[in-house]
Amino acid sequence: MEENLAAAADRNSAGLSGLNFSKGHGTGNDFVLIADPNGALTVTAEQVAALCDRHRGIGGDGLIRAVPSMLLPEGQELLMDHPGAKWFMDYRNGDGSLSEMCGNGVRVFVHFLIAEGLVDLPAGGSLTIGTRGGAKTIVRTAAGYAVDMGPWEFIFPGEATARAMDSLVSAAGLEVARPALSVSMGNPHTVVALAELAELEATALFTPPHVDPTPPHGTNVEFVVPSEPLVHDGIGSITMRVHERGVGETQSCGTGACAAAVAIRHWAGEGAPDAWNVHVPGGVVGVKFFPGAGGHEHVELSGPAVIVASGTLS
Ligand SMILES: N[C@@H](CCC[C@H](N)C(=O)O)C(=O)O
Repeated sequence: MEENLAAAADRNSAGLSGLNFSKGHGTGNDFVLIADPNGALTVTAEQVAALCDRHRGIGGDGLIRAVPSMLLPEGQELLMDHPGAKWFMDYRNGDGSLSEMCGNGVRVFVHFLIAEGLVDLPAGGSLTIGTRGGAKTIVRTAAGYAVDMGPWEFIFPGEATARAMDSLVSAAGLEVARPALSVSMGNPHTVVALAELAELEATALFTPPHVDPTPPHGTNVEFVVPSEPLVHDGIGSITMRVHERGVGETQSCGTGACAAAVAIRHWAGEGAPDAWNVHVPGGVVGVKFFPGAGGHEHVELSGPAVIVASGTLS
């Protein structure tokens, strides 16, 4: 079985020989990046999985293809309302599945576009891109990038204010199932609060946590410990580990950090801050809530983006 999978991985990546790629990460959430300015590439789910394989491929939590929006049907639709969104982030999870959104991926994608000379974005400048979760606007900051991730919403129907939980989550290492809230950031998340860092460390994420009920399209699961004190100088602070749909445990998840801040702020109640630092195994990302267009509250995600290598598939 092992041997068959290995042989399949080799066969699948072989079809892409000669392809130029870069490797990048945002707080340790790492991606294989490819530029496809003519929309000429068809990358199958098997090829994505082969490229993201950490032993037999380049290795990554996901793959990002940069393609002009006008060359994709979903991009053409998006251009009608956002004519400036010339580039589209075609994101796939490491197992080859599609996801609507990737918060760390957006920052790394824009950094890649700049590095490849496909866009010019000076510090302080802003850029709008297309994604399957809609158009996103990014500002280049001194420390990296700040992304308007758009509005958040609870996944399960019901009165928001009275809601304390909507699922139970169990995971290896946790003795009993824990209450959780499911939040959409374009993609689905289920957030579980734990009392202590020791409990977070004891949680084993090599197998997917069990979520009941599970959101309709599956979910990413965030385990979160509030800092003590929760708020310092007006900024909330939490520590998070994540099991990502289509990947497994990752060092960081941008949309997961946003969903975690949404849930913890909701649980903390009135007076909870609108600015949060989310500590993940791969670093720290910032999350802010602000009034967005159409009366909806938006979420801003900020953090670094790094390109570590570029090469050609042999
Ligand atoms: N790591 C990403 C999220 C990637 C997609 C996720 N695995 C899903 O299937 O929704 C992030 O930084 O947001």
